[in-house]
Amino acid sequence: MRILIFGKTGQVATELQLQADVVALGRDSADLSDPAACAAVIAASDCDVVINAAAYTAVDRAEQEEAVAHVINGDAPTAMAHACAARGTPFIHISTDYVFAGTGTDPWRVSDPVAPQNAYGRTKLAGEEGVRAAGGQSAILRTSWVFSAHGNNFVKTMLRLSQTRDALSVVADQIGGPTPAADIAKAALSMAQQMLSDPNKGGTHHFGGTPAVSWADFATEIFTQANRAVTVSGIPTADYPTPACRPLNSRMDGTTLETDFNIAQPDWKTGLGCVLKTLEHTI
Ligand SMILES: NC(=O)C1=CN([C@@H]2O[C@H](COP(=O)(O)OP(=O)(O)OC[C@H]3O[C@@H](n4cnc5c(N)ncnc54)[C@H](OP(=O)(O)O)[C@@H]3O)[C@@H](O)[C@H]2O)C=CC1
Ligand SMILES: Cc1cn([C@H]2C[C@H](O)[C@@H](COP(=O)(O)OP(=O)(O)O[C@H]3O[C@@H](C)C(=O)[C@@H](O)[C@H]3O)O2)c(=O)[nH]c1=O
Ligand SMILES: [Mg+2]
Repeated sequence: MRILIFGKTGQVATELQLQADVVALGRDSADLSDPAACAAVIAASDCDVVINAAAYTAVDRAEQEEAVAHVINGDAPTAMAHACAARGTPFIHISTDYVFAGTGTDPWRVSDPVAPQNAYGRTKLAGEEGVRAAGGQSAILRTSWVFSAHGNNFVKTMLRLSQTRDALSVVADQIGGPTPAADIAKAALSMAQQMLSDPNKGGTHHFGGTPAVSWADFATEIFTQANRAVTVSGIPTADYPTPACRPLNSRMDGTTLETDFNIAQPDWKTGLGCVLKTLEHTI
C-alpha cells in the first residue's frame, strides 16, 4: 500500500512515519495555504491512499486568523478530497471534537448536530463538509486532546511547567478523551487498509481516549506517572480566560468505528506511559 501523507512534523504525521513506510509531505513540498497545489500533488502521485494529517491547530491564534485557518483546514482538505475522488483514491481526513457545541454530558455520536464554538472548530467543520461533498471514498476521523512525545501538546506543556512550579491551576469543568497520536496513526493505517480492500468503507467516525477526564484530572495523571511533585487545583473555565471558547463536553462515542472498522477506542493512560518513557526526562 503506497501511502501519501500531508504533514511531516506534526504529532500524527510523525507517528504515521514511525509506524509505516509512507511518503510524508512537509510544508516545503505541499503548502496547505495553496489548496490547488495540494490537489496537483495528489494528481501527480502514484499513491494508493491519502491521509491528511496537517492542519492549522493553534486554537487561540485562529480567532485572529480565521481566514488563513479556513484555507488550511477547510479549502485544502476539500481540494485533496476532490483530487482523490477524481482518481478513485481513498482519502482519510482527521477532524476534531471542537466541531461540537460542548453542551450536555453524553458522549457525542456521529449523528449528533455540530455547532462549533470557536474559529478553529468552524474551519475544521468546513473541511469535513467539503470532504463529504467531494463524493469519493473518504473517511473523517474526529479525535480529541491529542498528545505524543512530538510537537506541542498538553503533556509536554505540563512537564515544562513542572520544572518551575510546584502548584498549578487547571480547568476541571472541560471533560474529554486524551488521545495518543500513536493510536490515531494506528487507527488511520488500519482504516486505509480496510478502505482499499472494500470500496464501501468510509464515513465519519469518532476516536477519543478512554476514560473521559477533565484537563485537571489529565494533569494529575501526568504528574503521577512522571513522578513530579506538583499540586493540581481544579478551577472553572471562567477562571482561565482564553481568546477561544472551548467546549465543556468533549466526550466522544466511538461506536461506529468499532462496528464498521473493528477499531476500539484507545486507553490513554497506557499511551501516556509510552510517551513519558519516550521523553525520558528530556523535559
Ligand atoms: N492537536 C490536537 O489536540 C488535536 C488535533 N486534531 C486534528 O488532528 C490532526 C493532526 O493534528 P496534530 O498532529 O496534533 O497537529 P500538529 O499541530 O502537531 O501539527 C500540524 C501539522 O500541520 C502542518 N501544517 C500546518 N499548516 C500547514 C501548511 N500551511 N502547509 C503544510 N503543512 C501545514 C504542520 O507543519 P509545520 O510544522 O510546518 O507547521 C504540522 O506538521 C489535525 O487535523 C488536527 O486538526 C484533532 C483533535 C485534537
Ligand atoms: C497550560 C494550562 C492550560 N489550561 C487549560 C486551557 C484549556 O482549557 C486546556 C487545554 O489547553 P490546550 O491549550 O492544550 O488546549 P487546546 O489547544 O485547545 O487543545 C485542543 O487542540 C485542538 C487542536 C483540538 O482539536 C482539541 O481536541 C484540543 O486538543 O487546559 C489550564 O487550565 N491551566 C494551564 O496551566
Ligand atoms: Mg493546543
